Amino acid sequence: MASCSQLDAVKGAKVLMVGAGGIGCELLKTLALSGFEDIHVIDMDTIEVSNLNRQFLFRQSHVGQSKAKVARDAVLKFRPHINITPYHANVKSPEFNVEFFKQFSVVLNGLDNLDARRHVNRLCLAAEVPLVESGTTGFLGQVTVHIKGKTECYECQPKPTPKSYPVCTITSTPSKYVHCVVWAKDLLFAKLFGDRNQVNDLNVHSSDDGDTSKSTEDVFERNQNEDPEKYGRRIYDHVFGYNIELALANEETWINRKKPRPIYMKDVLPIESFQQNGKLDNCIKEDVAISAMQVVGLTNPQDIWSLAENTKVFFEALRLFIEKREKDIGNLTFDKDDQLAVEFVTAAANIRASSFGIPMHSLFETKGIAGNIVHAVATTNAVIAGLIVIEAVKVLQGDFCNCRMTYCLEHPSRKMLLMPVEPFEANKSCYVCSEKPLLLELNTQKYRLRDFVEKIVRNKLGMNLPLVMIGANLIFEAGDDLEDDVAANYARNLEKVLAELPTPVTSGTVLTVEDLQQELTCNIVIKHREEFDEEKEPDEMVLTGWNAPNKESRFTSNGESSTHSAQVSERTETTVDTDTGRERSVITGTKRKLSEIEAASDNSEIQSLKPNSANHETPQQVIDNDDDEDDIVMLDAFPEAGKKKKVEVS
Ligand SMILES: Nc1ncnc2c1ncn2[C@@H]1O[C@H](COP(=O)(O)OP(=O)(O)OP(=O)(O)O)[C@@H](O)[C@H]1O
Ligand SMILES: [Zn+2]
Repeated sequence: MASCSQLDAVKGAKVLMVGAGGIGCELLKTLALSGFEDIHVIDMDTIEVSNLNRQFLFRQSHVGQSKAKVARDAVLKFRPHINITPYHANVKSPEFNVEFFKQFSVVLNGLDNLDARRHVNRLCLAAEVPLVESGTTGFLGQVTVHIKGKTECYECQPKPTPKSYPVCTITSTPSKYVHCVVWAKDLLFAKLFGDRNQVNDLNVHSSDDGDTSKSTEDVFERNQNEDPEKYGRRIYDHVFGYNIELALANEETWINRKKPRPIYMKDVLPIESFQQNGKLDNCIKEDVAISAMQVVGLTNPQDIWSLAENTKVFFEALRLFIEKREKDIGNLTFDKDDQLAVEFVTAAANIRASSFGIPMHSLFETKGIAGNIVHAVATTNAVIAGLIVIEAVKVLQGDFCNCRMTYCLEHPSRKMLLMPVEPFEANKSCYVCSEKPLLLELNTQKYRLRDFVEKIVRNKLGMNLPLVMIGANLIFEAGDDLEDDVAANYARNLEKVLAELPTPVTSGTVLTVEDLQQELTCNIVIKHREEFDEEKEPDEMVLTGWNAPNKESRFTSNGESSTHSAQVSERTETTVDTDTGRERSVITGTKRKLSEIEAASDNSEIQSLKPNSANHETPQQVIDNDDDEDDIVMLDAFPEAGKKKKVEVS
């Protein structure tokens, strides 16, 4: 039962919800039923069929409509007297500036990506509005509270880089199914259907490989009018047969490893049986999604196909791309919602797995691995939405010392499913909420301003509308409304290396980058360096100065995840699931008794979340007592993923 002061705080509040997806639908409903009367909702998406199983405010008839608007209408049906203002827009749009954020008492995030979260964090800091951040991944989830001057900001903890594998593991010595999926998706699929100009490590030659790179490249080119069947055989035999034989020739590689087996199509599907494989035109109706599985008569995506079935699917998928989607070839990147792409990748990954003696997997499982999908659990979203509202009410009452970051664990640990933890203090070297400068080592004679703006300012620092200054000289500014001569001047600067800019950058120069929308300014001290380690520093630059906070800090662990994308802090240990290759992290916070937390949270709603008070384990102990991988947070990749040289899971 809510107290009068809680009800007053709720009634008088104006809240902004960002994201009306899995968490957002639950959150809007819970806010409305908890007495909130002025709610603004931003979501840039329209409703898809795949949302309907858990985003319960939406129905089949809403598919294609704005999530924010439909969510509003659905909630007004049972709370007609409240105000809900929907925005079908990207939260990064300039209209949502600091002034816009300032009108709210609290901001509640139900987002699914790092980029938007970082942006909202910065606007909340600039507008001095508390932020309640959330995320779920399957059964796991958490809610964290970020209040300027009181707790850490969302970006005080470094976010993990995506999992990457050594190129040679993917190209030559896979030992897990995920390696085969990465090979099929990032190398073979990309080579056959993606941008031809992209660097691709598909062909790794053994030392005695007499093939010239020219002739190797030609293998993947389809000759003019070449029969798709002949082309398919050629590709199949090259990548699963010939390339494996080449790899076997390098005997040293296999001294301590199981040797792979070359697979040629004729051994799996004799030509006669292959030709009886059904005629494409008889099997595909124009109005049905193009599917190779369908052509070969496979119906259950959860079945594990035999080598022969995978071979048929591989071949049919390739043929369908050529015959039905020729215009896409050369522009495709893997998309987990592209059925034919998933079928091709599943078949190719399985054939490679079979060659290397690795257990094969179903299409359903492969789709999950390739698309880094963790299936959403509606109940987790509902629990997390409830916790967001609990924290929001505390924030609105000014009851900051009782705010908690709460982790939803996969299985109850000693009867505790939810683990409340005190928020951390701000990281004194966070470039977002402190003024600490960053240090950037690069070759000023080689590094272009364009790379600095794109790779460092936008990608690494997450700025949306940046400007770059050297002292008082403006050398670049983003925006559509620039005068022609100014825009031309910036365009010229972008192509110059840093040392040749009108104000040359040398060792010791301080570059100031600023985002006017986010009201974030950051100083970057440049250190000129000639050499970089190709393996360890493939980006040819090192950005430092943003240190993780001291582990002895008063506060304990933090993890961050999203619906479908989780990240962890420095206080979590990251491991990789041996089957799926997805990263997981285990919370390993500074030890602190739960009783301490309990004492601090007397008379607060957190009482209902408290573990059995007889237990005085630290969060660390609670986790250690679990006998398997229960308490994990799964990680997803980030937009930066594709930019690295190493092959990565994304
Ligand atoms: N920059 C952004 N601006 C506005 N809304 C955003 C932004 N980024 C993400 N969102 C919204 O956040 C919501 C996140 O919800 P959720 O994680 O359930 O994803 P989904 O897209 O609905 O589901 P799925 O990813 O499983 O298809 C989405 O509705 C998405 O449109
Ligand atoms: Zn910070």
